[in-house]
Amino acid sequence: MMARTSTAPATPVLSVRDLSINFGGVRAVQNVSFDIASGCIYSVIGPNGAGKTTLFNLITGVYVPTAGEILLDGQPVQGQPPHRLARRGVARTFQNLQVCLNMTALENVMVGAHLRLDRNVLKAAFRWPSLRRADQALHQEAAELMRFVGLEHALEARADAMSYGALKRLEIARALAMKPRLLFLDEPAAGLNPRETLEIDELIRKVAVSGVTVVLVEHDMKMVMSLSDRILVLDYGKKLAEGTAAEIRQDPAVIAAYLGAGAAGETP
Ligand SMILES: Nc1ncnc2c1ncn2[C@@H]1O[C@H](COP(=O)(O)OP(=O)(O)OP(=O)(O)O)[C@@H](O)[C@H]1O
Repeated sequence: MMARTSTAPATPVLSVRDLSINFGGVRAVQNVSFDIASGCIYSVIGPNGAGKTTLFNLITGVYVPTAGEILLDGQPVQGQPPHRLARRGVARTFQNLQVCLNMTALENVMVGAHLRLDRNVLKAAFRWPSLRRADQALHQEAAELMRFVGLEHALEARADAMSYGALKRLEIARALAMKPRLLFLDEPAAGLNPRETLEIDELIRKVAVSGVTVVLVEHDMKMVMSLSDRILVLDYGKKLAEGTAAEIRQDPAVIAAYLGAGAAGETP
């Protein structure tokens, strides 16, 4: 994990330069630039419609930018499709769960491991019968990841019988099975109760300590403020501010646009 000092390492794991995308007349992301240091927890916050998910979709290859650059370890990757970025160590979870509900929890994580090789969940799922027989090693690996996310008791549980909080952690285990260096989490605490939110908070810290750089979109400000090494604030697609939690909390423009007077530390 990155030493938590203010001295930036030489090459950021991710650099975004003047990134923009337009959807017809909507300028969803406009000239956004930032760097993410290896091993840190980096959060993206902002009001609804600010462009946070669109930014994730750009960086993970779902959208091709209208303009700008995305550099992974200094190499331009903008426009590359998600499966290629996945092979370069970029994994993500989604705002809406993308778990195969008719499989067991463990099988879902194993599908994640196969996504290292295959383009999408569907293709991996089709190859499933032969892969299942073939791969004891992946089985072990998936079981270890289930333990890592605190689901060791649910290896054989059917996904559709698991709680929402457990499924959120299962999705993180599946993303980790892709052995990412960068993990993008889109609203991991959305819909969770306070206990489940705390569990996700602890899990995100564990992921970062294991050396995976975490990029987070989250509306739970208490969680964002306590977890993040740095925070990017978007508003109407533009970068409003970027800095440590202490800096963001006191930024007048951020307070006016998003946090509200005296509100930093709570969910807006
Ligand atoms: N595929 C698309 N086509 C057209 N407009 C889009 C598309 N995706 C996003 N937008 C628009 O881009 C803007 C940014 O949306 P985005 O979902 O990225 O915001 P967000 O910050 O993630 O919001 P939320 O916090 O509600 O998830 C919005 O005005 C949205 O309507």
